[in-house]
Amino acid sequence: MHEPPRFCAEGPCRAYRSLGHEKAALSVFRESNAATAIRELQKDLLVARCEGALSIKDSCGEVSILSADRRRIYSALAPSVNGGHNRSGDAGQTPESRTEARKRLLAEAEEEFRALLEEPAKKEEEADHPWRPPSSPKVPGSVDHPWKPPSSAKADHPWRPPSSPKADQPWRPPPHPAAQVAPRTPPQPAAPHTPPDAAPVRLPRREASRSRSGVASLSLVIPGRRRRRRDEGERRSRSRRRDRESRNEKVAAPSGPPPGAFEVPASAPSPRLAPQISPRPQPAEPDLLGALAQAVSRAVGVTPSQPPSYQAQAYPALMHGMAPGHHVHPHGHHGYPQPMAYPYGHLPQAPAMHMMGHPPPHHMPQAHYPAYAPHPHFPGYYMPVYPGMPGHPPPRDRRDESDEDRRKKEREEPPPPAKFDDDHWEEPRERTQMKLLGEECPEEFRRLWTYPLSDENRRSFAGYVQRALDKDHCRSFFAKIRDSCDWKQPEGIHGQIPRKTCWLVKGGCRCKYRYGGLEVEAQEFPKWMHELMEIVLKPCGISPKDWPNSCNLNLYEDGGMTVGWHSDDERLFQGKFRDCRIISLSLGATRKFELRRNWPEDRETQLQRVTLSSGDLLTMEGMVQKHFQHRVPRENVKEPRINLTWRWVKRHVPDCPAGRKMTHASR
Ligand SMILES: O=C(O)CCC(=O)C(=O)O
Ligand SMILES: [Fe+2]
Repeated sequence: MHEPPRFCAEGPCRAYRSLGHEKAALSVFRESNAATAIRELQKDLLVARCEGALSIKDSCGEVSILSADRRRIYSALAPSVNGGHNRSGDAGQTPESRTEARKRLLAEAEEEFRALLEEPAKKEEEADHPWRPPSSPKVPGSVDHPWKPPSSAKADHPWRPPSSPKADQPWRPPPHPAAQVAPRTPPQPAAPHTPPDAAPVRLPRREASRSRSGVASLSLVIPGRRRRRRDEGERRSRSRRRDRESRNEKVAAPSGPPPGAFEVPASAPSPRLAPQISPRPQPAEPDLLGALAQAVSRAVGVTPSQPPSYQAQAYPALMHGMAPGHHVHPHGHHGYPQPMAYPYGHLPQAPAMHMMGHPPPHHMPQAHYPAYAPHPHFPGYYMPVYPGMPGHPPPRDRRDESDEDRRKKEREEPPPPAKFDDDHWEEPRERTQMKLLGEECPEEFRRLWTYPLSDENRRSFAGYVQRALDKDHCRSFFAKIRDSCDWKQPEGIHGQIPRKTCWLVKGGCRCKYRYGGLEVEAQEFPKWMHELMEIVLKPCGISPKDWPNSCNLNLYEDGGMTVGWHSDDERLFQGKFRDCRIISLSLGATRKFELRRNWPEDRETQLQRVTLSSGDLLTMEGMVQKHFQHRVPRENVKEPRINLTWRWVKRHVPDCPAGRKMTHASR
């Protein structure tokens, strides 16, 4: 039997290189402590300056380190699953438990790939703002919190949801206390948040949460964008060189295990990171590979009009305007190198690609991010597709979908995110020090506040102040806003949106508001905005220096105009990753506003309904944008309504001057 070369001493980076691509770190491990293995690998990948790495541990106890380079995610995934399929780790499992395990692995992989594209790169933020002190206070609940060790014992008592008002009875505000506006007192400083201790290598909490589940472990490393750009040229040329070398190697490739495949005898104590690769990958199992391919495609946002084939003939037409069947040039195309020779002989891609079918729609909310689509000519490679390019899928937003689309998407709901611990979706408020506006506001306004939604478990809250603006002001501001705003009714992916809209920002900001495939140009705050904020933000206890820097306005001309289920989870506001405040004021007609949980648990009420009348204030605070969706449904109402939602842009688009000027405090 072929004795595979051993690898112990030189460190795993060496192994990646010997596999032909230091960034395509494909290795399969049999490790007693997978979490440790992953952490070690993460460090090594960081040291090796790999761009990002994903690792998956499946329930059979195998860990696959997948390509750091997303173009190779697919080809890395397939053989790792394929290779792991027939190994001894599997032997004790019944076909059912294996199927179950794979299903879970699939779900986990899908979630993680999606999250990879959605999660803000912490390192990127740091690289872009090198002046930022490392010990800076952070918004509580941000992703930057260090990983907490999982609680080992499974909770014996399943979490019971907090009691909430009945779903079908709209929540009614309590009797309105005479709301005179008292003299303003300076707002209380927010409770200081203790920054986490600096760890030598920070791993996102995600990794831990996966390990916690004991099913699949994934982790990622995303370095700074700048460094990435700087290294790009260098990397390309290295990769081309390697490609050439590996092509030459392939000609003489033996049928045994590839160079760089390592076997650790089952009885021998496992070296710290002893990768081993199935010496002879078995033929692909089409259903599993197909499903995985679909998960990956879904995660990277591929929405092909027809299933791409091994020859990838569907894509030239889509992306380069070539006819299907166009001949692929043997030496690559537009600077994309030929795919690296696959060192293990058989490349089990074709069946998986055929099984891919039509991947479900794309889930990436940041419309300005590239999506990744299979490269037109190189199976297994992905290429970025930027907005405006053919093949770029619209981001996920339900605001303006038809009922049929909505039903379809509902069937394809993404799996829930990892919980903070067994009992909590999010880190509890007592620990994060998060304060609600209704708690933080000056004493004299506190009695005005009620919280129709208070989900401590999800750290999600909706606050309400009845008639924060009196009738006369409501009338005058309604007329002023209706007549002076440059209202747009842009075309979304489903045609013209069923309302008029306007996106106003503080001077100096040029961030467009992009959602649901549409884009609204920024207009500077008009004069009336300051007058209005002065009045309305008083009960919130927000002083002018901390005022929101943006406001989205909607004009519903009658009850037929609506906004569909959505969350305001755009990258600008970071509402999926940290506590986020949105303050909304209603003017004109009374309309219903509904909130629903994304992942309701047993006995949890799905719907929370609030009736909003002219002058009412509604807030969404904490992690509402991650765990809830909201909408203004169609109603039999003749009068128009204007709604203003104030928000804080936390992450300006790269070319926005306001982003560069952002002070530490405003983050
Ligand atoms: O009109 C409303 O009350 C809600 C508006 C909204 O959700 C939005 O602008 O994102
Ligand atoms: Fe919204």
